[in-house]
Amino acid sequence: MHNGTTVTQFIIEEQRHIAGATGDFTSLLNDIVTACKVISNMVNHGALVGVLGSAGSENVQGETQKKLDVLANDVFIRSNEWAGHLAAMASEEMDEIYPISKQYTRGKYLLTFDPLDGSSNIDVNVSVGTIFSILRCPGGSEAPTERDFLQAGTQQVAAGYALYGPSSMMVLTTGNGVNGFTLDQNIGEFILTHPKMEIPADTQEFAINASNMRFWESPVRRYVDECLAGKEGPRGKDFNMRWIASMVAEVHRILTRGGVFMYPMDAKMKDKGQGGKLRLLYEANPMSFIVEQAGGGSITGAQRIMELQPEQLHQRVPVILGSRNEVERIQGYHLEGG
Ligand SMILES: O=P(O)(O)OC[C@H]1O[C@](O)(COP(=O)(O)O)[C@@H](O)[C@@H]1O
Ligand SMILES: [Mg+2]
Ligand SMILES: [Mg+2]
Repeated sequence: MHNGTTVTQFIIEEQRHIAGATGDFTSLLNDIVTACKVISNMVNHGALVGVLGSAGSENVQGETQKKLDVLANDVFIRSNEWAGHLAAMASEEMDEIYPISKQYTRGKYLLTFDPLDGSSNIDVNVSVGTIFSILRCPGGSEAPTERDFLQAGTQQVAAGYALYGPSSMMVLTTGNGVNGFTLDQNIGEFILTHPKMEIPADTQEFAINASNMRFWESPVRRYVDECLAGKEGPRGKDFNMRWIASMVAEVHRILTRGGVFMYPMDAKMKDKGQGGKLRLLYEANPMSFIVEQAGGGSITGAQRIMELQPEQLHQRVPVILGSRNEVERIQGYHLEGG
């Protein structure tokens, strides 16, 4: 592919090699790309267009919604509901699934998304993003149900994220490797700048919210202690630490230079009967698909995330992902019991 390839041209070229491809998928991705461009523009203008601050409402997870959570959700709905490729959508910011209204044609795909990831960073101008995943609608498009969305990560047709940082980027997989595109604000197109992204198998950088340390389970505690022990410790090398509190930005750093990101299960969540912090359908599964396609690993602790059978729409799971050898080490600690 020559430089200057737009994300749409890239997908069209990819689809050319798929027997029976109808163009539906390409057009759906195009609508998602448009939604991310609109959100990128809103994020970039921030206070200038009054999109900072709280929306004064709560989502199904009991989190206070930011104005941009709600606005980005609306942009995704409006951009994707009319073109006839979707049967229904599901989002972090909507309690129930959103079946495409009968005034439009319903299509064969399902779209799950986190319209604004890293919400706690919006008002402090730190990178945020959007995460999405595309599935086929098993029950047909006539009467989509929540059950149609409860598919293992291995069933994803495509997954991606947009990162609204110093530059806006889109990173995408359709199961054929991972490619990154940068938004050229002048022409309003995402251009291929990071072809065939791959995660180094080894790393000396980990990311975890250390303020939860006293609640961690022993395998994670052991792993972080060994990293912090550095050269003098059992790992025989020094580790660096990062925590941006935007999953999209952490995963992008890992795709770019390696690393391991952890939002593990802990005692505090267990006491609350919570399965983790991050959501399986629109955070953990799409990011796991991307990370695995880039040669990395993604686990809950002992289990591969992509093989989990979802039970609820907003189900939360522990997430440990990144450089393969590091993730395998942490999985080993969990299988040993810490
Ligand atoms: O506030 P904490 O505990 O550091 O958690 C940060 C994590 O929560 C999230 O912000 C959750 O996502 P949302 O912002 O979409 O709710 C992740 O992006 C991030 O990794
Ligand atoms: Mg999120
Ligand atoms: Mg969010």
